[in-house]
Amino acid sequence: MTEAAITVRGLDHFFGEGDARKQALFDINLEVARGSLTVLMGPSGSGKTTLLTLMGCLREVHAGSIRLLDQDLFDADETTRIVMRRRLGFIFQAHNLHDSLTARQNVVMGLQVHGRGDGKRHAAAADHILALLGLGERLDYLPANLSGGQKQRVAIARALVSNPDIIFADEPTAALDKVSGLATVQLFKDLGQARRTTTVMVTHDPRILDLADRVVTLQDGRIVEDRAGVMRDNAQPR
Ligand SMILES: Nc1ncnc2c1ncn2[C@@H]1O[C@H](COP(=O)(O)OP(=O)(O)OP(=O)(O)O)[C@@H](O)[C@H]1O
Repeated sequence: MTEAAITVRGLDHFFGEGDARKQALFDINLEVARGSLTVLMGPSGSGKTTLLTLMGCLREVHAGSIRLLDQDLFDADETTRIVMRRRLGFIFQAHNLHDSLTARQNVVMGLQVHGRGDGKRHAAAADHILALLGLGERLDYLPANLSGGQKQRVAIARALVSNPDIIFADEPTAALDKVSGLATVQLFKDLGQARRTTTVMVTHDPRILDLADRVVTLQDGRIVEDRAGVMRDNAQPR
């Protein structure tokens, strides 16, 4: 049997209180295989980001259960969630780079929050991942001197540099041209093969679908379609 990195069972989610209370997710059930690349699709407001942030320990689970890397998130205290978050990598559209830090320094920050290793090793790891993302010539550039797509790739490098077990990405390729977008998603796939890194990605980008192991479509807070992607090699157990 394929090992699951994420298991979601009977998940509901609500926003607001009293009369303003609104249900955003309805009875979500999902099992994500370790090392796989899963794409979440669906119209605006269908609940993709809500589901992604719940799975990423960024919101409290109220009803139903989420198991992440063998840890149950229901009723998990903040300390448990913080420890779990260190094993995850996040990539969001608003890349939140520090304006006063170079590309390399921004990526090194992704390691320092984990409090591991020394400065030289951090810099070498940052340089390596930036080079993989095609930014080897931009290590010492400040964000102001990088294009939108380059900034997005620095944010991707910062999320990947700590070797997360799971990557949660919200529209990671939106600011990228076709070649960089496909190269980035291919990198997620390669990490799935080499390190069994699991990726869950929200996207509206049809170019990505051929690379996905699985495509899950949400509508009005419910999963309405769950199908295998074109290439499935990553999802195989080792
Ligand atoms: N903080 C919040 N407070 C109240 N309602 C919210 C909040 N966040 C999301 N919602 C509502 O929950 C539903 C799902 O939103 P969500 O952002 O998860 O959708 P989405 O599929 O990611 O949309 P998009 O593609 O536009 O990002 C929407 O009806 C939205 O208005």
